[in-house]
Formats: sequence, structure tokens, C-alpha cells
Amino acid sequence: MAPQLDGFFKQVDNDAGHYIERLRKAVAIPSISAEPARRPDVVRMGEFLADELKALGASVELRPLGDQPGHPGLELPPVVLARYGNDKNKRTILVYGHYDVQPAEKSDGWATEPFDLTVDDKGRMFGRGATDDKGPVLGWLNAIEAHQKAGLDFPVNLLMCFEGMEEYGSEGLDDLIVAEAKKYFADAEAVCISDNYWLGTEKPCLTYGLRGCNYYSIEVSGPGADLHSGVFGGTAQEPMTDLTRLLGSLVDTNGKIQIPGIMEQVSPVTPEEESLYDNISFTMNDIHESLGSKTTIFDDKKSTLMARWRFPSLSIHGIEGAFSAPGAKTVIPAKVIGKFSVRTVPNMGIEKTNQAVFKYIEEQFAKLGSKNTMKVYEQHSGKWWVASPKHWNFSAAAKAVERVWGTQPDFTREGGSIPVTLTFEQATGKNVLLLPMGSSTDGAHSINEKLDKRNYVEGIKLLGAYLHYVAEEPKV
Ligand SMILES: C[C@H](N)C(=O)N[C@@H](Cc1c[nH]cn1)C(=O)O
Ligand SMILES: [Zn+2]
Ligand SMILES: [Zn+2]
Repeated sequence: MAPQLDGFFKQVDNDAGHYIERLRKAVAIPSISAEPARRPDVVRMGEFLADELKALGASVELRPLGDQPGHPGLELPPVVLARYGNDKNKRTILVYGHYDVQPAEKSDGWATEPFDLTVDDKGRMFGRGATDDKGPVLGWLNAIEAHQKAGLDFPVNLLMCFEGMEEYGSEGLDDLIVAEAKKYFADAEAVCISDNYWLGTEKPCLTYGLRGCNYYSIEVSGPGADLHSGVFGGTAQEPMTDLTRLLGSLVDTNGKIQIPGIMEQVSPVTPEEESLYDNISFTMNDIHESLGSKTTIFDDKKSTLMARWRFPSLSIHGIEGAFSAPGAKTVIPAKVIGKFSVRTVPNMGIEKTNQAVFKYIEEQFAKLGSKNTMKVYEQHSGKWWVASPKHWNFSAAAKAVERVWGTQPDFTREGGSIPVTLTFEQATGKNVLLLPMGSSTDGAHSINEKLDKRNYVEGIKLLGAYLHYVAEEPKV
């Protein structure tokens, strides 16, 4: 089956160094979507991708999305839409990925410069975006190029949609997907997204579910300017005191969300679901390795996987305006903004969750009896998604995993979020598959994010092999 794969694999092995150089160029562009000052870099990254795709012979469009909501005059980065191949006798597959990244500063604790791809003697390629999601996005381009260089026919028509705002809730993309579902994406017969991670370091997986994410800010202000704590301490009501008490009321040490109206929305565990967890190749050692410590809430595999995949969680991310430098500054910050998010699961609603969060925080603030001013609002949100893996899209991917990695994949859900996944499914009416490239120790969103050279090179083979097996799936 898929007789051309040996030639394709050989070409990928030959050109591994070239693919790493392509990733190096991409990582060097600090395309941080959360920082408005970096917007020109995000745009430059979109243009870099468009140029690379054009050089490969794809037809490419850079679609503007207008201004970012709440930021008049700040344009959203363009969506890169591309098509490679237009043969009516071939299947058409739509792939999605993102070219923006999370913020990163060397001073956060990186061992190397985050935007300078650094390959160590174990083949670990360190750099912001290496695994999330520049490596996988370039994987599709590398697969096209390898076919060209090996003189092989590309097995499918490939539609591509690469965005630059995924790490900020994919603002603006839902509307484009809906508008293009019956136009640019009309031929798509299935969707594939490579933007998540294996559960461990050795066993590949195919993913059929994601949690959603509602992201919030709590703003507390009082004094007209930052104050001297010797002069004003004990006389002024301090915004930071109020904010930390509010943040401290949201969740307990064991992750139990304290907000009424959240857990009540969660769909009950069915006996069928209970039996799924035993067969997943995952141990507490895997999570201890990727966590870098043994500080897990649960001590068993099933509770840990359930907490990650099918229950909501609440995480506190940071405080804007607070003193955070080393040393000891005796300041009373005048205005502080706490950031937290709730990962959502079936059957939680975005609006219902917002209302529960707002009500609870307003009640908690009223209880403080503070004269300060408090505002709580949603920054962005993304929906959860759970699909059926019983589809030819998943069967083709499973064959590709077996061919490339010599083992059968696990079928997993993911604790992270990819906001447009459900939109692709609903707008196109097609099956969506998540086909990860990176492993559990990659440290996406963390310091020292990396992608192993092995996962990158075999991952390029995996994406290409998936397209070959898709082409062999009978049309029903
Ligand atoms: C799983 C994916 N690679 C990812 O990292 N997604 C982000 C998306 C996001 C950011 N804000 C809200 N959603 C994530 O899960 O944090
Ligand atoms: Zn991602
Ligand atoms: Zn991410």
C-alpha cells in the first residue's frame, strides 16, 4: 500500500538539514500575537509562509481580517489561504495551523535565546514556536517539497489555512471559516490539524477532543498613582490586597473550582467512557517527566487523564501592574489586572460560564467592603470540541502512524484548546482529525520550548504518509 512512500521517506531523510534551516528562519520571527507591539512581526511571519508556499508553486492569498476587537487601529494579522493541486480525481484535504506564538523572553528563564533555534547534542531543537506550531505548519510545506524533489506525484489536493491569532483566541477567524466554507473550502473532504502533543515521549496519538478556554481579566484600581507604602500603607485601601483575595477565592490547592454554576454544567461520566482510560499508554512517570516534578494533584493515571481531558480547570496566569522585578520595592500599585482562565468541557456554555464567573467575583468583591473599583471581563474565548474517531480520516492517520512509527496510535483527548476546531467541523460538515507531531516534554507555552529533531523529521513523513493513505481511502 502507498507504494511511493519509500521514495518520499528517503527524500525527507536527505533534506532534514534543510528543513531545520527553514524552521530556524521561522523561529527567528518573534510572531507573538498577544503583544500589540509585535504585530508587525506576526504579519512578517504570515508573509514568510506565503512566500515559501508560492515558491513551492501553491496559489496563495493573504486575507485581511480587519481591526482587532477592542484595539481600534490595530489590524489583525492576515490569514494565509493556499491551495496546492486542483485535480478533480484526487481527494481534497484541508489543513489548519497557526504561525503566531506565545510570548517569550530570555529573562523568563530560557537557557538559550528563545528566537534563535538552538539544536543540542540530543537533537532537541529549542526555540519559541518550535513545537507550537511552526514545526508542524512547516511540516506540510516540507512534505510538498519532498514530493517535488523526489519526482513523486502529490497524492491529494491540499487546502491550507494558517492563522496568526490562535494564541489569542483566534480572533476574527470564525467568520472567515463560515464565509469560506462553501467557497475556498468547498472541496474539502476532511480536515487535519497538527497542533497538539503526544501524551508521553514514545507513543504517537490521534486526538478527537479538546477543551475550550474562557480567558478573563479582573481589574482593581483605587489610588491615582503608585504610592509609597511607608507613607500610605495602613491608610489607603490597596488594589493588590483586594485582587489577591479575589484570585485566592477562585480555586483551591487541589484544583477544585469554587465558583457555583461551573461543575453543574459538566456532562456525567458514562460507563463506556470509564473503560477508555485503561488502554491508554500513559503512566504517572510520563506526567512527572513533562511536569518536571512530582507535584501532581492526583496519584493515579485515570484521575489525571480525566482532570486533563474531561473536567474543567481554572488557572491563574499573572498580574499586570504588580511589582515583579527582583529586589524589594516598597510600592503600593495603583491599578492591577489579574488574569485567569477556565478550560471548558462538554456541556459547558461560554455565556453561561461567563455569567457564573462574573456573578461570583462581584459577590466576592462586595463581601470585601472595599472602596476600590473592580471590573471583571472576558478577554477571549474558544469552544470545546469532541468528535468521533470512527471515520476514514482517522483510519488513514492510524495507517500512517503504523507505517512511520511502527506502532498503533492511542486515541486521546487534549487538555488544551484550538478555538476554531469546532467551527471547521460545523461550517464544513467534515470530519476533523488532530494529528500531533511533538511529544509531552516539548514545553509548549513554557520556557525552553523544543521539538525533537526525530519528531520533526518523522512528523514530516507522518503528515505526508497520512495524505497518501487518505488518497487510498475509498470514496463512499
Ligand atoms: C493546543 C494549542 N497548541 C494551544 O496552545 N492552544 C492555546 C489556545 C488558546 C489561547 N488562549 C485560549 N486558547 C491554548 O490551549 O492555550
Ligand atoms: Zn498551538
Ligand atoms: Zn499554544
